[in-house]
Amino acid sequence: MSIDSLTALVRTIPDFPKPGIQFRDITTLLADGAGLRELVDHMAAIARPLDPDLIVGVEARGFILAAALAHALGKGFVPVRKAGKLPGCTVGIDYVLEYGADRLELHEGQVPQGARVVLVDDLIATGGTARAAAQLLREQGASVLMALFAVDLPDLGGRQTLEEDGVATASIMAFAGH
Ligand SMILES: O=P(O)(O)OC[C@H]1O[C@H](OP(=O)(O)OP(=O)(O)O)[C@H](O)[C@@H]1O
Ligand SMILES: Nc1ncnc2[nH]cnc12
Repeated sequence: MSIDSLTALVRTIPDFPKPGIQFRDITTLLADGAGLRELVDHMAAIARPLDPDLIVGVEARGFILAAALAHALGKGFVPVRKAGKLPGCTVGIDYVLEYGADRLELHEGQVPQGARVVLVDDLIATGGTARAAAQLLREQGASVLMALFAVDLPDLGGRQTLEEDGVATASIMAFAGH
């Protein structure tokens, strides 16, 4: 399956969750068995040579692809969650989103000092979420080998911001506009 065919499986819903946002909905791709496999295969081909210790995924949509990737590579999966969801002792960071503000948390000690991690999310828009997650991981002493996304919205500049922070990035698909 070509990247164009994969991209065609992503549905665009205008004005969700608020006017002016073109919501790139990956649930249509996830529901397609061949598409899901192809997407995870592409992500695995990028992440495998980096030989990460752990795959870290961001709530909620990031969990789906991060867990699939971790399984494909035979590595562990660690969740970064929105505030108040993790039951154990947490470390956290506040961040700003394209349409709101939030806080990300990680179970203390779950990403060991010196761990080599690949950070995964379904989509990068402004990059606020991924930047915050990468900063949180670095504060734990982890090395963020790459931030890997299924979808990039390049016009919002998120990947560029991450790269300026010294975080390598990759994405499988890209959509122009918001
Ligand atoms: O690059 P940014 O501007 O930070 O936006 C990207 C983030 O926004 C979406 O998550 P959202 O916070 O909507 O949460 P969800 O995955 O729980 O739906 C998406 O899954 C990314 O995590
Ligand atoms: N345009 C968009 N589509 C889907 N998820 C998003 N998260 C932030 N911006 C988004």
